[in-house]
Amino acid sequence: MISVEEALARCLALVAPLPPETVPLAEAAGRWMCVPAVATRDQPPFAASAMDGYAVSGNPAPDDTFLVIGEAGAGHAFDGTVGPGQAVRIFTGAPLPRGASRVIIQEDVVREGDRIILRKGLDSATHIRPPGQDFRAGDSLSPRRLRPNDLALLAAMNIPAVQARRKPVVALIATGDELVMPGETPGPDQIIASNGFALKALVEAEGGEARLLPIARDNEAELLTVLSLAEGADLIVTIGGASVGDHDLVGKVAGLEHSFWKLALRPGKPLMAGRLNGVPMLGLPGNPVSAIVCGHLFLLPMVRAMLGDPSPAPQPRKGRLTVDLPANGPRAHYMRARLAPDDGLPGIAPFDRQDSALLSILGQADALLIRPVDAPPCRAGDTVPYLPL
Ligand SMILES: Nc1nc2c(c(=O)[nH]1)N[C@H]1C(S)=C(S)[C@@H](COP(=O)(O)OP(=O)(O)OC[C@H]3O[C@@H](n4cnc5c(N)ncnc54)[C@H](O)[C@@H]3O)O[C@H]1N2
Ligand code: MOO
Repeated sequence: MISVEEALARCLALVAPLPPETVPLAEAAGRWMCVPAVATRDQPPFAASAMDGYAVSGNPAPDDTFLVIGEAGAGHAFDGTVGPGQAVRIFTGAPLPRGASRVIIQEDVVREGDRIILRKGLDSATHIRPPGQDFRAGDSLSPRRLRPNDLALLAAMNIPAVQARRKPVVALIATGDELVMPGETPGPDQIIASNGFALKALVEAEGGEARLLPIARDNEAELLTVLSLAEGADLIVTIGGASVGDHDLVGKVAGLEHSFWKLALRPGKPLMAGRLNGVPMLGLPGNPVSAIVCGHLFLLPMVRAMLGDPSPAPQPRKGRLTVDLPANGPRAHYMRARLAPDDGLPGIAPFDRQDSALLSILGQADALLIRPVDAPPCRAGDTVPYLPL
């Protein structure tokens, strides 16, 4: 059996960044911008007032008096020059009038008709934002997954649309005679298909587009029919039917070229990956926790790689074990665990029950505690790697 690291490398070798498309800014949140965005203007484009007050020239002192000769507002420059003894009423964001060297905030001024007198103790700040203080024409924003804050910066740069990787379309196919959809009435030997819902949400939260296809029954004809509905997908993901049972048909389906089948992982041993008629394919195990853990470990990195993420692999963090653990066996164990915040490293403890059918435990978990292959026993207080969930 290959290692988790080898399996991930082979999964990533099946996919490549998708071509870019033009995305309007209003639809670009969460998209992967793949070409640097370059500002075409300075921000602010002119020296601007940072406060509401009076623009004056020189270096005024308390009790100085000025004649107010006009007004400057945001979007409305004062068309003149401020000379000695003169002031222009000015508001936040307005262009600084020619000749002005400072803005006196209105709290530091007594206004009497068209005159102002400066109060004692006035502050010494200029309250002027110089041109290009935020960014200059030619400054660029590097490729990244766009967060809301990035969108405001791009808008300020006067960039109405970005080049972003097309969203990968992921077809999700649950397999099994025992499955019905939530809300349906299961027969006495049936259960509800659950895994696809978590996987769909994971893919979408990562920026992909997930299509939950109809459940494929355990016969080759029906599996092929449902697989044909995945046409146009960038990645086909099957759930279940990956193991060695007589009804586990996914690995034998016509057109599948295996990259690997089985890896030294718990949960998730029967995971397979390859190409189905040329399309990247991931065959997840059916046990709910196995399917979802493999979703985190392999499906999401593949989605990220198609979106152009240069570091698509999961990034383990460090926690402080709060219980003793026995030695691990020949499969890397990704244990469902709970984190406890601390001043330093968070505390981490695995749940006692680690059966890969237990969605109720997965629901309480906020981390996967990573126990490497053949890891020796560890003690409470040891530093251990984990992945947040
Ligand atoms: N003799 C062996 N038996 C098994 C082995 C093995 O090595 N030798 N591996 C076990 C491991 S590990 C896993 S994991 C499972 C995976 O098997 P499959 O991928 O073939 O999954 P199924 O048999 O189809 O289903 C397993 C389990 O999960 C339920 N299931 C399936 N799909 C869904 C779904 N969409 N939503 C909710 N639950 C689902 C299914 O009803 C079964 O209970 O094989 C072990 N066996
Ligand atoms: O290792 Mo299987 O993946 O759940 O139990």
